[in-house]
Amino acid sequence: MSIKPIEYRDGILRMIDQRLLPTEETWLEYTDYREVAEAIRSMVVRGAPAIGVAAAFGAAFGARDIEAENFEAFYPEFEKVCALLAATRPTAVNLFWALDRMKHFARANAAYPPADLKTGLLFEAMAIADEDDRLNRTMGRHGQALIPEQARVLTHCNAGALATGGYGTALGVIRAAVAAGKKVAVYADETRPFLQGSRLTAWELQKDKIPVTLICDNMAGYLMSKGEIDCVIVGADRIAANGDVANKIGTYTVAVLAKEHGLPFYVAAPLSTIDLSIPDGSHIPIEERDRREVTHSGERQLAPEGIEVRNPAFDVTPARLVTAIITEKGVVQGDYQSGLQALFGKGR
Ligand SMILES: CSC[C@H]1O[C@H](OP(=O)(O)O)[C@H](O)[C@@H]1O
Repeated sequence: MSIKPIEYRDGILRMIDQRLLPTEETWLEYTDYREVAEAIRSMVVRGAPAIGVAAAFGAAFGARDIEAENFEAFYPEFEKVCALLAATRPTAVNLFWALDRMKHFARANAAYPPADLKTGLLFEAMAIADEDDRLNRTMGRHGQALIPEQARVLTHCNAGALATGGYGTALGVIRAAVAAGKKVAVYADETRPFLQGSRLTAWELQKDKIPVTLICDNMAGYLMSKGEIDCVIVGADRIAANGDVANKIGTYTVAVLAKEHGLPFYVAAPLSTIDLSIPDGSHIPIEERDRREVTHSGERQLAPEGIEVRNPAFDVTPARLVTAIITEKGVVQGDYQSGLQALFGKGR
């Protein structure tokens, strides 16, 4: 199945409203960069690679609307467009990677008239979207080699088609393992408070007819203790140079449980999620989201008025708890510092 959550055609960006899944499949249309920014901020579109793709198209839309006779007049305005998109969510480095790539493209083609540059920026956004899908399929092939012939795989949050250009990172590895003929059953953490697992992962895998069992986040340890899980695979929002991994809140808890039970804990992420500019996970900004995500389920209030709330949307799993990092350039294990660095030497 691998649904494409983002589609561009004839000047219009269409994104499925992931806030309404699984009960409503509603597609929203965008033509303005400020609207795309709000879609990222409000999680109409979410998932590190998908956020990068959306931001790239947002930047292209913003560029289209800049009135400038030359590059000197164009580029400062384009930087403002990218800054507004960059301010939407702080943790997923793919957002900044995509915007940096769009700004690099503009500078590298400064000699072209603004009208031609704007067209080129749109094509660059389309290239980022197409590459993401291809990279994830390659990543899936690398990662599936780690999955046993028969495997009960726990995953957290949604690192699937909905979080990417259409195939998935963690779920891309699972799709590739199934395609390789392996017997894979997935246990999906519901992933409170935004419920990406119950609303998105369960929906995706059910559509793909991949066996999936939904569990509450607090059930993972029990199932591991009963020997019902063989391995864990998750996505990532930012990986530091030493292999520390920022991912959806609750991932660190699952990693500790996996270690306790001697289970492999795999992370699947493209090179655009690896941030070699930061030495370790302590430098990764962690987004704190609206308290209402915790105190309410839709309109239903789940907690007393005025209660104190914390809502960090991500946590950091230290590299020592990560068995392997799966990328489109191969699998890194053990010495992440040099292993991750070496990936970039292989070119994109
Ligand atoms: C393939 S990256 C998916 C990654 O993004 C999710 O965060 P959010 O839903 O808040 O954008 C989560 O951390 C997933 O692992």
